[in-house]
Amino acid sequence: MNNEKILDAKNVGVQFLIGDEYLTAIEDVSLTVHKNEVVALVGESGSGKSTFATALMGLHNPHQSKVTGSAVADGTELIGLSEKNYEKIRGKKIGMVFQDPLASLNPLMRINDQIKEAMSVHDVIPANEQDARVIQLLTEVGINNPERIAKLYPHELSGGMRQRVVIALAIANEPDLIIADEPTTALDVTIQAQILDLIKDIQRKKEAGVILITHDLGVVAETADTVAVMYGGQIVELAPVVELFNNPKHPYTRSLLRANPSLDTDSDELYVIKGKIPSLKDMDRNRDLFIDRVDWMDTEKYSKTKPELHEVAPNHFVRGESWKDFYFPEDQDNSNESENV
Ligand SMILES: Nc1ncnc2c1ncn2[C@@H]1O[C@H](COP(=O)(O)OP(=O)(O)OP(=O)(O)O)[C@@H](O)[C@H]1O
Repeated sequence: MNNEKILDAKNVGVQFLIGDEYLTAIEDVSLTVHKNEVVALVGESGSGKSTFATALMGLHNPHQSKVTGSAVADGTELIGLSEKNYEKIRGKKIGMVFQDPLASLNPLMRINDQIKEAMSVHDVIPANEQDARVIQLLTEVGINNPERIAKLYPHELSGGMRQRVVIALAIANEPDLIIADEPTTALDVTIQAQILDLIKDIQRKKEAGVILITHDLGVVAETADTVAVMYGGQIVELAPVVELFNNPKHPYTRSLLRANPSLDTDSDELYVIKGKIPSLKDMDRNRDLFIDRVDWMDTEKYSKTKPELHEVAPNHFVRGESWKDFYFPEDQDNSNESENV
């Protein structure tokens, strides 16, 4: 990672028109991505990860949603950009890899033509170099016999091969930022690791910034430099990956770690969370959204104020007065143990 900012998002909010009212899906999402940095966005389904990514890409229907805040990529403010100007950004400054490779590819076009079309939109690669560039890209994403594959249609490829093609499309114009939204979820387990390795490999070679959306903390541990944990449309914890795994402050982060036995083998009743994430309509955004799900917290004392992010260690932020200074009982136990040694 270096200090050059590829993306600087501040207080991004998205509201969707549902029935006759606008409901907040994400709010106050601030995130910086540097050159050569992988930032993982994690959280359960409905926490707002994709809504944030699609807001950056300008993919929300302006008649059905309101997008607020600021997101600057390479000197361009993305929020509020016209569709015409967005077309110059998508695929050129920002490449995107979605969960389902088949949905990202045109079933009626050969691979060669799809990648060339993506290049033609942006005039980055001259027409007479595009055929060679297609072969080079397919080689870069680990496809053997690229000349043959370039002539095929998407349905003639396996899921893993298709996702490699989608990655080739995403990097065709050498974007500085790649957004990968659950890029391996739809693939066989054996292929998932290969695709992640590929994304990481390409990110290093291109020194790109990557936003990796995933619900899999194993993927985060292996791939990310920085982790943003989302709950109820807010970032509730943000930290460098090692810090987050070693010193999680928010009980939601702890519960995610607990839910992944390969990462954390201690079992502790404290982190069994009750209930489920409220619907957008039922969220009271003037109080801590998570507190009601934790039996042992003094909700009366802490739930009154709208929670803000607090820096609890260098570059480690946690949302909410209640969690900022909270000393988890297990930490107490551990510290006693270490004192006794
Ligand atoms: N187009 C839409 N119209 C109305 N509500 C939406 C729309 N898109 C998302 N939402 C709502 O916004 C909230 C955040 O959803 P989002 O898809 O961003 O979550 P996510 O964390 O990406 O989940 P998943 O992992 O399932 O993709 C959810 O409550 C969802 O129902």
